[in-house]
Amino acid sequence: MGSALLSQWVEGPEAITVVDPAGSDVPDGVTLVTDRAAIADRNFDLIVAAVKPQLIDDVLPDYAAHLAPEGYVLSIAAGYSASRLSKVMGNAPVIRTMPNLPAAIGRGVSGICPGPLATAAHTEHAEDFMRRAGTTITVDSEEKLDRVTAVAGSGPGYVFEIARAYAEAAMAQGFDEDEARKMVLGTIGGAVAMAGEPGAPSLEELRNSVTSKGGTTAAGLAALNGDGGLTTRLHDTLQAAYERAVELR
Ligand SMILES: NC(=O)C1=CN([C@@H]2O[C@H](COP(=O)(O)OP(=O)(O)OC[C@H]3O[C@@H](n4cnc5c(N)ncnc54)[C@H](OP(=O)(O)O)[C@@H]3O)[C@@H](O)[C@H]2O)C=CC1
Ligand SMILES: O=C(O)[C@@H]1CCC=N1
Repeated sequence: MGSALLSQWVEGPEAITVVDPAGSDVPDGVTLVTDRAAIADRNFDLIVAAVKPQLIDDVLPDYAAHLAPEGYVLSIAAGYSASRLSKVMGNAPVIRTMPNLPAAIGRGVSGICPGPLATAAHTEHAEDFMRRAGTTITVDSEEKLDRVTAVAGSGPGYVFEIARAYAEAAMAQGFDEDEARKMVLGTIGGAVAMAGEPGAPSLEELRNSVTSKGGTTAAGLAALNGDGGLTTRLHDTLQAAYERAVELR
C-alpha cells in the first residue's frame, strides 16, 4: 500500500526517503535507505508508518527521534490506534489514514482521523497529501475510521473477488478467460461510471432500469439476492473486517 501512495506522492515537491530493509524498488527521485543508520542524523517533517500493524511496536520506536519538532506521524495501518502509536513515537502528534489500493492510479478513497496532539495544520496537510491519491473523507473518531477500513480500505479486495467469481461464472457459460474478463470488467466499469454521473438516479432505480418485467435480469436477480442472502453476506463481510480492525487496535 505504501508503494501505491508513493507513486502519487512522488509527483509532489517534497523530498521523500523510504526505509525498507528489503530494498524494494522506489520511483525516480525517491531516496531508498535499507539501513536506518544512513539517516541517523536526519529529521523529517512527516513520518509515514506503512508497515503491518503487527510490526509497529517493533519498528516505529526507532524513528521517534527522527521526527522534526513541528512534524507529525501519518499511519496507514489498519486498526492500530493513534494513542498507542503516539506513545510508541514519544508522544508525537499522530493522524491515522485508511487508504485503499486504487490510490495507485489516483482513484483511492482515504479515510482520515486526527489523533492525539494533531493540530489543524497537521490535519489540513494530511488531507491535502491524501487527496493526491484520490478522494478523502475525514471522520471524528477512530471507531469510525475502523468502519471506513471495513467498507473502503478492504473494499477493493471484495470487488476483485466478486469480479473474479463473476468471470468464473462467465467462463462456465462457455467464454474463454479473456472474453470473460473483458465482458465482466467492461460491465462493472460501465455500470459504475453510469452510477457515478452527476445527477444519476439511485442505485435501486438504476437496477430497476435494467430489469424488464418477466425478463432475464429479473430471473438473474432472483437467483442473486431474491432471498436477501447477498445482502446478509455483505453485512457479515463488513462486520468481520471491522471486528478484525478492533482486534488490531
Ligand atoms: N494492502 C492494502 O490494500 C492496504 C493496506 N493498509 C495498511 O498498509 C500497511 C502495509 O500493508 P501491505 O502494503 O498490505 O503490506 P506489505 O507487507 O505489502 O507492505 C509492508 C512493507 O513494509 C516492509 N517492511 C517490513 N519490515 C520493515 C521495517 N522494519 N522497516 C521498513 N519497512 C519494513 C515490508 O517489506 P518485506 O515485504 O520485505 O517484509 C513491505 O514492503 C498495513 O499497516 C496495512 O494495514 C491500509 C490500507 C489498504
Ligand atoms: O487487509 C488489511 O488488513 C489491509 C487493511 C485494509 C486493506 N488491507
